[in-house]
Amino acid sequence: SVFPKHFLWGAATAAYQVEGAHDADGKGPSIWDRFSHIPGMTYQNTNGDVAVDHYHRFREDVALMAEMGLQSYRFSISWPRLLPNGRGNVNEAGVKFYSDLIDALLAHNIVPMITLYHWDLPQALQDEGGWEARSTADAFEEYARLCYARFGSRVKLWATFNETIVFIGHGYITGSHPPSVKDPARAIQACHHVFIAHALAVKAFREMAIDGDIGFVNVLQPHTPLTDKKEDRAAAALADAIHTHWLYDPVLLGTYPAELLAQTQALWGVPRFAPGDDALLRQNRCDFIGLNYYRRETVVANEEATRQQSNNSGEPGSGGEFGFKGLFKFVRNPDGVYTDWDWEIWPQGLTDGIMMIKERYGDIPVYITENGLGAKDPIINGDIIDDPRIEYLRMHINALEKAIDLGADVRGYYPWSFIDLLSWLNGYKKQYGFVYVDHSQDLVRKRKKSFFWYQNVIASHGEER
Ligand SMILES: C[C@@]1(C(=O)O)OC[C@H]2O[C@@H](O)[C@H](O)[C@@H](O)[C@H]2O1
Repeated sequence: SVFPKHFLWGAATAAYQVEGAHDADGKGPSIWDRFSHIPGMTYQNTNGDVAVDHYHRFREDVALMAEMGLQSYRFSISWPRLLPNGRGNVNEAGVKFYSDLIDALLAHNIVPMITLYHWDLPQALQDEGGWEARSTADAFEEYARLCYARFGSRVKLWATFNETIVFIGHGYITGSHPPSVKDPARAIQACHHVFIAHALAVKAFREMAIDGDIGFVNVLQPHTPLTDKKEDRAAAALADAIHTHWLYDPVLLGTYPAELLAQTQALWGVPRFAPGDDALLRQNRCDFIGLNYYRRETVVANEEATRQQSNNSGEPGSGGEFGFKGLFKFVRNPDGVYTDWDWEIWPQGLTDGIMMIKERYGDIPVYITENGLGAKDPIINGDIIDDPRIEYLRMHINALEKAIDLGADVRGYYPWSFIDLLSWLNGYKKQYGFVYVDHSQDLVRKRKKSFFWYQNVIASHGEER
């Protein structure tokens, strides 16, 4: 097969969605601990207090990974579990949890990939302004240095942030994630501080001479115009500029896309740069890019809003994604196949998306750090027969093979998710895992049909799928 010899067959999770133990052994609260307890914010007020209790059951879970033959495991570290106040005193019990997890993975020849930030900011830092405060970027550097010092001799694959567009977009534009702000100008400044935090963490990684690679994880979301009309094609290009170029250029090129930057600064005077920010971004590029692929979006122009935008007073909230929502909107593709959560299944978008990244950023190494089907899995005679997930993953492995055939340097594939876990706003009904968790039976784990299917994909190095 075309999969390179050292290609990693992995799987992914995130701390808040699997660990539970939300206040155990000295852990401090995160913004998701706080937010998920506000009535009405999540589906049926579900939260990660217990999640699937990975904090206490990680040895059992790692044994299941080993049984599957998993070659790599992507997980995130809960910042407030290590630094309950976001900075300063270290919670050694938290360090021990991750140290034991890493040792268990290594004992089974499973390569750890750490994500430093998967949305769970320490609440103490949010109380000081969160990502809108420049000081949070400095706190992130302190946190990253602690992780490098404690885990850097054993972990070689590091990503700073997961899906900045999601935690900034929902945190500061739609308001559906914490801190529930709806203001594009504040979103852009907060996003700038995330890029600075990333650059500071990359700089620290180099200064500490950690033996490994460090990258950034973004949503890979191709946009297709509904029609060939000029305005629809322009709308799709704008969606690409905002969803892709704005999020990727600063960490892969070290600069913002010039045209859009001119617009955001004319409209709202953001991002405001501090002296040295330019150089900081340019001098601390990623070793790889992590791509999270689920779906594509079909785009049309939004005429009336375009007119309104042209005499826009720049009032915050005048649009969605970075204030330009008025200029385009996402619509259903009449010929599309959709999941139960309305995401269009489009494997070709993975091939095209990877090649678009290669086209714009050159031969940057790529990991597919998330890809999976969120579904309510069928249970037949007590067995979880998740054929739709097997079919979804098979099609995307085929699409990945095409990109590698076309010369893309793809080094690993991490289906989301290893185990059924908390879906931020959808509770536990939206399942992604190879392993089922029975919430009616003390969170007992059960292997799904896809567990055995992926076990064979790994054993055959992708030949059988
Ligand atoms: C919103 C939701 C979900 O739980 O359904 O989408 C699927 C998957 O996407 C990723 O963006 C996130 O890293 C991960 O936490 C999951 O989050």
